[in-house]
Amino acid sequence: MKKLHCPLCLQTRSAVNQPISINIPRVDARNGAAPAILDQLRAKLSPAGDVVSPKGRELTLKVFGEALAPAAVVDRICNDIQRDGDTALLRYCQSLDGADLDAASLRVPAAELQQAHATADPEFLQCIRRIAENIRTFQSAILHQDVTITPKPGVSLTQRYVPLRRIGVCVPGGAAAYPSTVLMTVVPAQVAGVGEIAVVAPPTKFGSYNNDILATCHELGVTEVYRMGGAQAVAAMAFGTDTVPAVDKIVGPGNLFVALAKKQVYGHVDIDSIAGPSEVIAIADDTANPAHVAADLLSQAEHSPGSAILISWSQSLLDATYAAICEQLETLERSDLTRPSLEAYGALILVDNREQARRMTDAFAPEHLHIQCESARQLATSIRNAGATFIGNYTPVALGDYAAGPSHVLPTSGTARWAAGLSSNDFVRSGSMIEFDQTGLENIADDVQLLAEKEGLTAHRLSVSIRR
Ligand SMILES: NC(=O)c1ccc[n+]([C@@H]2O[C@H](COP(=O)([O-])OP(=O)(O)OC[C@H]3O[C@@H](n4cnc5c(N)ncnc54)[C@H](O)[C@@H]3O)[C@@H](O)[C@H]2O)c1
Ligand SMILES: N[C@H](CO)Cc1c[nH]c[nH+]1
Ligand SMILES: [Zn+2]
Repeated sequence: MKKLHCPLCLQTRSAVNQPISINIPRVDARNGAAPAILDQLRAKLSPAGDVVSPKGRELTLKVFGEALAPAAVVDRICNDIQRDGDTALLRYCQSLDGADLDAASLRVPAAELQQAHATADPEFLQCIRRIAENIRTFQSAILHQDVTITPKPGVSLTQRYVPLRRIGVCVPGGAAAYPSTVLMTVVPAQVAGVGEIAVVAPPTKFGSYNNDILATCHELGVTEVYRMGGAQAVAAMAFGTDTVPAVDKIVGPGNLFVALAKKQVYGHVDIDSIAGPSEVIAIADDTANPAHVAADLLSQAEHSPGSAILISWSQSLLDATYAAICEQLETLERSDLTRPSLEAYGALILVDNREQARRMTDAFAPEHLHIQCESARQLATSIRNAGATFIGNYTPVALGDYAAGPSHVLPTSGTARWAAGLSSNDFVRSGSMIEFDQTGLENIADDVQLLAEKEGLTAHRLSVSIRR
C-alpha cells in the first residue's frame, strides 16, 4: 500500500481509510450539449498539443539556449543531423539523454545482446515466444498475397507485393520499457519478409540499456540495435549517417518529438502512422462492472501521458466507476503518474443514449475503443473510426497491448479517421504487372488510340498503332 499522507492529520491515507480523490473532468453532455471537452482533449493530444512536460521545456532551454516549441526543436535536430551526420547525432544523444556515446558504442554489440538473452528470466523468454507466435499467426493470415486476373482473352493483370528492403523501428524508452513494442513491430516486419531491421531505443534504463528490450531483440533475431531515441534517432535513420545506414521506412510509437520527426522526414522515407500518447474511449452501461471499467481506464492513463475517456448513458455507472478509480489509485504502483495523466487527459461523460455515444466516438476517432454494454458487438460495428476495438467484459485493452496478435502500434491523435494500425502489410510495397498478347492488344487498341488522340499525345498513339 502506498504511503500517502492526509494533509490534515498527517496519518497515511490507508490508515484514515480515505480514498484518493481525483479531479477528472465530469461532463453532462445530455440533451445534445456540445461536448467541448472532447475537442479540448483532442487538441491537447495532437502532435502540436501540450503533451510536453514543463521539464521538457526546461530541457530545450538548456540544449538550445531558448525554450523552443517542439516543432522548432525537431526541425533543428533533423536539419543538423542531415547536414552533420554522426557528429550532430552524438551531440543530441548527449544533450537530450545525457549519454556519452561515440560512433563505436552507438550500436549495441552482438555480445551484449547475447548476454542480455542469456541472463533473461527464462519465464519471460517463454512468454515472449508464445506471444510472438500469436502475432505471427495473425499477421501471416492477413498478409496480402499476389492477385492475378485474366479479365479478357490475352490479358494478364497482377498486383504483386514485395517486402521492403530495410526498415527502422522506434521503441520508446523515456518513461517506461516496452519489450511488447519490439514484438508488435518486429514480428509483423519479419512476417512480411523484410530483409534488414534496425531497432532504435533511447540510451536509458527503459530503452537500449534495458535487459528485457535487448533480450527480446535477440530472441527475435534482431542484430542491429542502436542507442538513440527521440527526433535524433528518426532523423539518423531517415538520412543515414556513417554509423547508421539509412532505412526505407520508419515505424513505431513514441512521444511528441518522435511523432513530429516522423512527420518531418516523411517523403524522404515512408512512415507508418502517428502513434503517440495512448488513448482509450470506453463505452459502458449498467451491465458493465465499474471496477473493470475503472481498471481499463487506468491502464491506458498509466502510460503517462495517456488519455482515458468513459462515455455512458448511466449516471450510476459513471459514479461507481469514479469511485472505483479513486479506490484503485490507492494501490496502483504508478498512481503518481497515472492520476495527473487522468486529470489532464481524461473525462467521464454522461450522454443521452447509445447513438450519442456512437457519434461522439466517431468524431474523436480513438486509438482504442472498449465497449462494455448490451449488444456490444452491434455497437462496435456501427462505429467507423477506432484504431482497435475491444468487445465485451473479457477483452480488456491490455490483451491487445500485449498478446492477442494485432499490433498495438495504432493511430492516435484522431488519425484513426484515415490511418490503420501497424500490420505485416505495412512492410510490403505493391506494384502492378501488366501483360497483353497480340489478341489482347488488338481488342483494346482503338480505345487507347482514341484517348491518346484526345490528349494530343500522338507518340502514345503511335506506340500502339505501330504494332497492329
Ligand atoms: N501508440 C502506441 O502504439 C504506443 C506504444 C507504446 C508507447 N506509446 C506512447 O509512446 C510514448 C513514449 O514516450 P517516452 O517519452 O516514454 O519515450 P520516447 O522514446 O518516445 O521518447 C524519449 C525521447 O524523447 C526525447 N525528448 C524528450 N524530451 C525532449 C525535449 N524536451 N526535447 C527534445 N527531445 C526530447 C529524448 O531524446 C528521449 O530519448 C508515450 O506517450 C506512450 O504512451 C505508444
Ligand atoms: N497501449 C500502448 C499502445 O497505445 C501499448 C502498450 C505497450 N505496453 C502496454 N501498452
Ligand atoms: Zn497500453
